[in-house]
Amino acid sequence: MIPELRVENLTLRFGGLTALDGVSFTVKPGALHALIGPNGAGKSSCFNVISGLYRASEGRVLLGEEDITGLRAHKLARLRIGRAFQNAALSPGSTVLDNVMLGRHALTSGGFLAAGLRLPWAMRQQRRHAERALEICEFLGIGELAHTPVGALPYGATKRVDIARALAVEPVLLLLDEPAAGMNAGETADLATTIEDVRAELGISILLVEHDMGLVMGIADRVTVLDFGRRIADGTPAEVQADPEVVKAYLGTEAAT
Ligand SMILES: Nc1ncnc2c1ncn2[C@@H]1O[C@H](COP(=O)(O)OP(=O)(O)OP(=O)(O)O)[C@@H](O)[C@H]1O
Repeated sequence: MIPELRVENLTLRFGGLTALDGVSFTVKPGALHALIGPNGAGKSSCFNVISGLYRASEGRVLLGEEDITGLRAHKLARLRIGRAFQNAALSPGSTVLDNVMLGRHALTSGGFLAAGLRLPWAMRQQRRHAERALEICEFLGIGELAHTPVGALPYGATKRVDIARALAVEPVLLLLDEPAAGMNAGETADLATTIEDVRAELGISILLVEHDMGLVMGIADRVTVLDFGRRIADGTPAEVQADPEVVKAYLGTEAAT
């Protein structure tokens, strides 16, 4: 069963600056939920609190009944939360497949030491994981690149490797932080289709943090909008787009840039 993600009253302060100010929203099971907002709105801060990188000053994050506030990466992976970061920390000298396999650590019993010792059961398990990792790569359209070093890939493909690595934990919840950042219009459109495919195929919940309103409006079921660390709107894409405060927040930044 896919649990819901509840973000309750999150506040995050950096010294005198309040990056998040009592933010709450719920990602329903199986929903494609977008968190958007202009530059500096607090999207990445919120992503980083949910994914355990930042410690919230107040508030909590629940996955189903489980309090996951501040949990470290390996615990989140065991709870089947997959995360893809804005600046993917991939290992450039390793192949695509090896990078995706790293995402499967959480699912490996006995660890990679046993595999290193070439114990038969560990070798079998390793083979099964590699097969699944390759399937995930194929699903994301990077199957043919599986044995290519990540450092040799074009930018758009590295983003896909990071998403593949997040999917390697067999997540119930996938967290994507600005996956389209730095992409051109064609790559962004392809990525939108891929995200929709992931949701349709796996039936998991996806929290998509994104600056680009255009990208999320076509694919999200629900949208939460932040501005200056506060939640200013939460609703369907149509509701949010028609919200005067949202229009003002976006136009305000565009006028300022
Ligand atoms: N590690 C940090 N230390 C101090 N201030 C920070 C830190 N991270 C973010 N901030 C500040 O918190 C506020 C929210 O930033 P955040 O990066 O979360 O916004 P964002 O909505 O993700 O913006 P963008 O679309 O530009 O990535 C900003 O004023 C930012 O300068």
